[in-house]
Amino acid sequence: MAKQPIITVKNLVKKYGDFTAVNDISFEVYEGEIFGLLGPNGAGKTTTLEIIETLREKTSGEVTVNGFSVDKDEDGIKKCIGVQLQAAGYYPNLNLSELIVLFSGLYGVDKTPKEMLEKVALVEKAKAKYKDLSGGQKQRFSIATTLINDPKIIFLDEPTTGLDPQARRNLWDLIREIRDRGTTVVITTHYMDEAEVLCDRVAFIDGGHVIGIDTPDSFIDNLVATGFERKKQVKEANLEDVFINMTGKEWRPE
Ligand SMILES: Nc1ncnc2c1ncn2[C@@H]1O[C@H](COP(=O)(O)OP(=O)(O)OP(=O)(O)O)[C@@H](O)[C@H]1O
Repeated sequence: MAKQPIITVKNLVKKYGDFTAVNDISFEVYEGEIFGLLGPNGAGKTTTLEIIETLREKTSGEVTVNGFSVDKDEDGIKKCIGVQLQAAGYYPNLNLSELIVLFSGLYGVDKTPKEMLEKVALVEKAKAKYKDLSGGQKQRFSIATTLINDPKIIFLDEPTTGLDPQARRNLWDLIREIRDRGTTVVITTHYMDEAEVLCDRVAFIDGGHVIGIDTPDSFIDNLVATGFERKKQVKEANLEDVFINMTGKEWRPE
């Protein structure tokens, strides 16, 4: 079956004063995939993401999300996407259950804390405050909040930054489960290992330009076909494998 674009970005430009942060970017995200925006710090990933989420004004270009244009139907877009809040949005005196009730009310949906916390394996933390969670738990809770309005697309901006290897792998599994249940996932990262195992397709962004879009496998195969070889013989395992092997890959009660 032909892949259906659910997000279309065409000739997107964003200027901050004289500085062009996003310089004529075009790409499509297909329904049901995990799409990665990859690039170094300052490449323009967050700016691009926030324009698609209708959180930032673009300078020019066209952006369509689930058939809605960012110029004409911000509300239509807001209803079908899930966005992570900044940590400051999690009122410090409320526990996770109370936060889910609050967000459900804001979205006008009827979700129980149990059903949302179950999706991210945090039921046992229902009475905990956000600030008392570990880094991995904070990310999982934040992902739960993106799912409250049953969005068609969720946006995750560097979701695994600062997490330990178990928590990262655990979050990758969670993101794949969300994709497998039919939600499109757009993620930014500068971890190439993460993009390689997690993303169905990736776009490399550098200096405000898209410099390539493909599946991780195709990118690697095409590079190898040019005769590229890694300088050093790669070992069969790396230090992270050693660590995971010694400590186990189950999540810890964090
Ligand atoms: N509000 C702003 N005003 C001026 N310049 C900005 C603003 N927001 C971002 N920039 C600049 O635009 C460029 C792109 O920033 P952006 O945050 O989109 O990059 P990024 O790829 O997400 O980087 P990172 O990985 O560090 O988050 C950077 O040079 C940044 O300094």
